[in-house]
Amino acid sequence: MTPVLELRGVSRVHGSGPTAVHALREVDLAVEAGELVAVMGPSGSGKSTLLNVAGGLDAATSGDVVVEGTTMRGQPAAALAALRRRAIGYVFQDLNLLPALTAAENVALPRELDGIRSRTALAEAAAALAEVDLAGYANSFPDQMSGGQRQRVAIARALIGPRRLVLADEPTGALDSVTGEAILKLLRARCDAGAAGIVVTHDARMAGWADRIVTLRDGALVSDGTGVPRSRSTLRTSS
Ligand SMILES: Nc1ncnc2c1ncn2[C@@H]1O[C@H](COP(=O)(O)OP(=O)(O)OP(=O)(O)O)[C@@H](O)[C@H]1O
Repeated sequence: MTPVLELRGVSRVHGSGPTAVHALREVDLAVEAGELVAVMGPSGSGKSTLLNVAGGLDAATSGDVVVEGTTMRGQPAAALAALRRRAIGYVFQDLNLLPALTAAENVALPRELDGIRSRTALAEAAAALAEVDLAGYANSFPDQMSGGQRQRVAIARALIGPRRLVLADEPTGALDSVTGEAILKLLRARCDAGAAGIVVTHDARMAGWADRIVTLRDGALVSDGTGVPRSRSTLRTSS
C-alpha cells in the first residue's frame, strides 16, 4: 500500500553560511492510512519544521515529500495549495482562527476556498463541529468560546471534508488533560477511519494514543518505535 505521507531523506536548512541551522537532517518517515504517529523530542529538535515540511507550508532543502503519491517538489504554487487544501488538515500551535468569522465559517473556509458551494461547506462544517462535540456553537465567534472549545474548532477545521492526512502541532498544549485526551481521541478516530496522522507532543500520555512514537534530536530521527506493540486497544477499553 502506498503510504499517505512519505518523507525521503528530507533535510531543511534555515539560512546559509556559518549561521545556517540544520533543522532536519536526512529524515525518512512513512505514515500509512490508519496510522497515528507521535513526534517527540526536545525544544528546537525540529518537530514543527517536520510538520511544516510534511504539510507543504515549508519546502525541504533536499529530499522528497510525497503526499498520496504526489511529490511536492516542482509542483506549481497553485497545485501545491490545492493539494494542501484537499488532502491535508493542519492544526496550528496558535490555532489561527479568524476572529471575524463564526465557528462554522472558520471550519467551512478551507472547503469554500476549494470551490465547494457555501451551503454545502457550511453543512459539512456543522457535521465536523458535531464530531468535536460543538454542535450548538456553529454561530459563536472565537472570542465567545473557551480555549478548549477554540481548540476543538481548529480540529474540526482540520478534519472537514475528505482529508487523508492530519498534522497537529501540540494540539493539547494549553488544555487540561481531560480536554487534551478528548482531542487525541478525535485524531485517533479519524485515523481509525482511514486517515494518516502526525501529532507533535511533549506529553507521553498523549503519545500513548499513537501507533508509534518517533523521536527527533538535533533534526535527526533517532528512534522510531516501529514494532512496539500497539497500546491503543488497551487504552480504548480503559477509556
Ligand atoms: N524560520 C526559521 N529561520 C531560522 N531558524 C529556524 C526557523 N524555524 C526554525 N528554526 C530553527 O530550527 C530549529 C528547529 O526548530 P523547530 O521549531 O522545528 O523545533 P521544535 O522541536 O518544534 O521546537 P519547540 O518544541 O520549541 O516548538 C531550531 O534551532 C530553530 O531555532
